[in-house]
Amino acid sequence: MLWLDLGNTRLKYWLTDDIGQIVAHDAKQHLQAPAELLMGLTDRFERYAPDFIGISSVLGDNLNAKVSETLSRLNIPFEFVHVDAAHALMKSAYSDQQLGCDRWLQMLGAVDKKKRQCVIGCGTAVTIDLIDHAEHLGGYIFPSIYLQRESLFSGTKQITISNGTFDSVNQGLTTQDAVHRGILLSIVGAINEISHRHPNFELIMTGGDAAIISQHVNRPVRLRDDLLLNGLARYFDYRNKS
Ligand SMILES: Nc1ncnc2c1ncn2[C@@H]1O[C@H](COP(=O)(O)OP(=O)(O)O)[C@@H](O)[C@H]1O
Ligand SMILES: CC(C)(COP(=O)(O)O)[C@@H](O)C(=O)NCCC(=O)O
Ligand SMILES: [K+]
Repeated sequence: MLWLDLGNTRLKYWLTDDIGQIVAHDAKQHLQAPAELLMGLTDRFERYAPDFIGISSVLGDNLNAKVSETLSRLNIPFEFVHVDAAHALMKSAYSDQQLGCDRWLQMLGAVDKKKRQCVIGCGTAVTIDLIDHAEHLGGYIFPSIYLQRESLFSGTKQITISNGTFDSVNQGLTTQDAVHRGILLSIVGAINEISHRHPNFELIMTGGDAAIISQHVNRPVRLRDDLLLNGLARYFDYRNKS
């Protein structure tokens, strides 16, 4: 099987074998042109010769249509995931017309009906969702550290483009440090507050910036880079059985 995750910044793909082991994997920035990027990958995908392609996309109907057009040339069946708030593996009160597909799949990939879980996705947006024994209680959406930095660069005169690193939440003594540490604290502080309000929820983090952020969280965090893939596999596996 081939699995695709079209996020707002990167296209990720995984090729898995009959027992679900990852045989090939990559992540590439798509610069808002995922269909063009896929075009460059078609030779590779043809060689992989998967019998099915399962897709998670948060890119909207127009880009999804272009992606479909590109994938049609492969002559391999493919399908986009549709969020189902009444799914047997996890119920949600969130509007399933609105809930992001990647957010939902990450939860589906993590959900355990014996646990209380807080699933944190650290991509272009940071999402924090609470799940109580397989019931999604809702969540929060924040701009990522990079989006926050861009908004400061573009919305102020004296904060100019710089390439500092997000490595501390202590107060800064230069503009560059104050910006990077302030932004990191806004996300780390929110996670610590939410974990304080929900002390018995297991913290699970995934996505491109999970490692940077998790270091400053004051409770143990489970880092899992397989959540979305696991959610895709569970979704299609469940559908094929029912
Ligand atoms: N302006 C930027 N500069 C450097 N890296 C960035 C920038 N914007 C995004 N990234 C990186 O892109 C990655 C996006 O993570 P990912 O989980 O793939 O998100 P998405 O699913 O939204 O595409 C992160 O690792 C982040 O560090
Ligand atoms: C919240 C998101 C932007 C996260 O996307 P990502 O950072 O993975 O690119 C995406 O899941 C989305 O567009 N969601 C729709 C809004 C919602 O979940 O309510
Ligand atoms: K994502």
